[in-house]
Amino acid sequence: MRAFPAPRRPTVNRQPDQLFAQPLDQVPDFVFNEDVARVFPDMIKRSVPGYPTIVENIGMLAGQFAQPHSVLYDLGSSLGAVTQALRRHVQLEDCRVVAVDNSSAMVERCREYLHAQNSMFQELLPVEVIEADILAMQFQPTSLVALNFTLQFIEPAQRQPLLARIRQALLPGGALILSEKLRFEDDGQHALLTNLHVAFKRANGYSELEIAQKRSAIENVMLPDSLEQHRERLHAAGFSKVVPWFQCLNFASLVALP
Ligand SMILES: C[S@@+](CC[C@H](N)C(=O)[O-])C[C@H]1O[C@@H](n2cnc3c(N)ncnc32)[C@H](O)[C@@H]1O
Ligand SMILES: O=C(O)C(=O)C[C@]1(C(=O)O)C=C[C@@H](O)C=C1
Repeated sequence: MRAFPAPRRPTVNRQPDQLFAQPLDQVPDFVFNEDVARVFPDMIKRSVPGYPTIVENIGMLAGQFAQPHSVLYDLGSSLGAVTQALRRHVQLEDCRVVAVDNSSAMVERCREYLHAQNSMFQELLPVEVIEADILAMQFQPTSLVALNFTLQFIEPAQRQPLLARIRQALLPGGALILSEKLRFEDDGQHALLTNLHVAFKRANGYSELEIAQKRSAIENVMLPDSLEQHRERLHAAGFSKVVPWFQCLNFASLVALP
């Protein structure tokens, strides 16, 4: 029998997230490195309640706001799940998707996933995957920007300037879709939804150790805001309307209009 060379890595990733399964002497800060990129589809699905629904519906929402002759941005694209949804839902003349991430491990794998999508479907929007810091890049005129669980990783002082630059690039009739983990100003509400999120992770097979070590890893690098803070900041950045369209436990997604 002829032996075919093994592919360098499977295009469709089914590797389970076991990054925090063994006790660590010291839990390092969470980074989007190769280890995380390898297990990311499993990690995010088991960690973010409603993630598949949010991603698919960002595609549907984009269908309502996207305009011909414009760019659609997926900022903090990781493996390009949102980019793929945008390409499944939007078919417009002279439109393209620009996916941006500053993790080289994510960008490399994102390109492989999109290559696989290209080979499975025809007439998809063209896509460009850029390795860059979204805080340092210049945005082109855009009808749709997705920040899907990215803003929470941006240094708090940089969040409003970033949103203001996105607002300035947005065309009339366009939209920003912002998904985030939420903090709650009412202590009782915060405790309830945080405990339910832990129950969600447990139900998805994470052990108490994995949950605790992941919490230590992200607590200094991922700083969630409250819905009230998001509203205020988006208005201060120049958005005229902010509408939550999805919430599952302590994770939500908003549409912000210019
Ligand atoms: C939670 S993940 C986003 C998930 C992804 N949007 C999805 O829907 O699957 C956050 C991503 O933001 C990226 N990121 C964080 N800060 C960034 C920055 N300043 N510039 C570009 N990407 C950034 C990280 O590398 C990571 O891939
Ligand atoms: O809050 C948590 O415990 C999470 O794991 C959430 C979260 C996120 O919201 O982006 C954090 C890091 C990983 O990227 C995947 C999920």
